[in-house]
Amino acid sequence: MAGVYLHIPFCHKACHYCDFHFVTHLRDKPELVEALKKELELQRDFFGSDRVETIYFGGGTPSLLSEPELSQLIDNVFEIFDVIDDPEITLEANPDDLTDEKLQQLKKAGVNRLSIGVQSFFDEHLKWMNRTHSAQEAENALKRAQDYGLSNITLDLIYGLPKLSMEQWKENVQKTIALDIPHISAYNLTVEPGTPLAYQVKKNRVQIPQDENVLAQFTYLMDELESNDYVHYEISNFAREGEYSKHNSSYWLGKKYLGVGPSAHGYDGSDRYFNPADNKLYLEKIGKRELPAKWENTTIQDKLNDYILTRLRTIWGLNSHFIEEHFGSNELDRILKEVKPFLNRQEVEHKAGVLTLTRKGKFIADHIAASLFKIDD
Ligand SMILES: C[S@+](CC[C@H](N)C(=O)[O-])C[C@H]1O[C@@H](n2cnc3c(N)ncnc32)[C@H](O)[C@@H]1O
Ligand SMILES: C[S@@+](CC[C@H](N)C(=O)[O-])C[C@H]1O[C@@H](n2cnc3c(N)ncnc32)[C@H](O)[C@@H]1O
Ligand code: SF4
Repeated sequence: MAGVYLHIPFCHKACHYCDFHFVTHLRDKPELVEALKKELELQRDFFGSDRVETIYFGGGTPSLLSEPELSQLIDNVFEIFDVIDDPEITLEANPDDLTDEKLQQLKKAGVNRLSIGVQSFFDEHLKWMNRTHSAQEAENALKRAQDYGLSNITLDLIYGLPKLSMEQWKENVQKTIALDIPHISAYNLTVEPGTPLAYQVKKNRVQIPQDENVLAQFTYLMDELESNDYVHYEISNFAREGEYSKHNSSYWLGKKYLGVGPSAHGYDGSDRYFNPADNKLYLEKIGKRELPAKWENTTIQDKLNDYILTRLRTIWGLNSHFIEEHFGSNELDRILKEVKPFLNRQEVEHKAGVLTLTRKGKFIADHIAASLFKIDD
């Protein structure tokens, strides 16, 4: 299994909390699309004999691509790589871009999964975030997409917002369930350095809610989604059976993926590379037919810690057999010893050689992962 990620670094305007890579002018868009094609060509041999099973357009705002741009990029992936017959093709969309015409174009181009950035069904939150759409527009877009047969939808929600009351959060969750959305990503608001939100927090203009309120929202989310047949398969991701994101799951399961575009990262099954988060630099490099990728210099210890951090957050958990095979029996013994207090407190479960987080453990996932890390010898 292998995936291709294409980063589309453009947005209509900047959301106050966001530190993903994007610019708010579109003048380089045609040139960037050409560069993505060139980068795909330069990476022709990346997968060896592996077949591509997922294609993911992320950003930024990929719904800003025109129909010819999107179709061309999808065709490029099919021409350059060995792609399976019915790959998962996800495109992230802002609700205000999803007009009837756009939905038709997306379907025609072959997109079969939409990731829609709803964030909240309340206008006051959307305004506070500096989003470009209203709650009603988001709801209409979701229904329109379903009417077009694009029902394989994942919706992004954010909790832990300063002005999000428990009652409002309950409504957001209930509305999502009522709309019959098969996949939900719900993120706890993080204050990313350098964002307008970070500035507002620093100036005391915004108060981040207390941990206990955020935990109450997370608990409600888990309770309601689980009792409505969603599987909590990664700390921020819930899906109906068989509707897991194949592309994102491949990240968590350590599969190969190629990332193209500024700020994209990729993984060759052993090491990870990062492209510069800078459109100009990226275009210059690709213009010279050079790959802009910087490969990470990871030690075996980094790899183990990375495995712990990503896998513990998923339903697949830490696999003893895998740890022993890749990192040695000493490491497995060390982890099994370090995990004991968490097992005793029922924060971690150990079944059939796999360690997974319990409900209690999910509240302190990062703390547990850090406690199991291998620290410098
Ligand atoms: C964290 S959101 C998850 C989206 C959605 N909830 C879903 O499950 O499909 C995805 C974002 O992560 C970033 N991302 C994902 N894969 C990436 C990659 N290979 N390189 C760079 N950024 C990536 C992009 O900014 C993308 O918009
Ligand atoms: C890169 S965006 C992609 C989708 C698209 N541009 C949009 O906003 O609808 C990926 C998602 O990450 C989440 N996200 C971004 N920054 C965040 C933050 N600081 N805290 C929590 N969630 C965040 C949002 O839910 C957002 O939809
Ligand atoms: S959340 Fe999405 S739309 Fe908003 S700035 Fe980030 S990438 Fe752009």
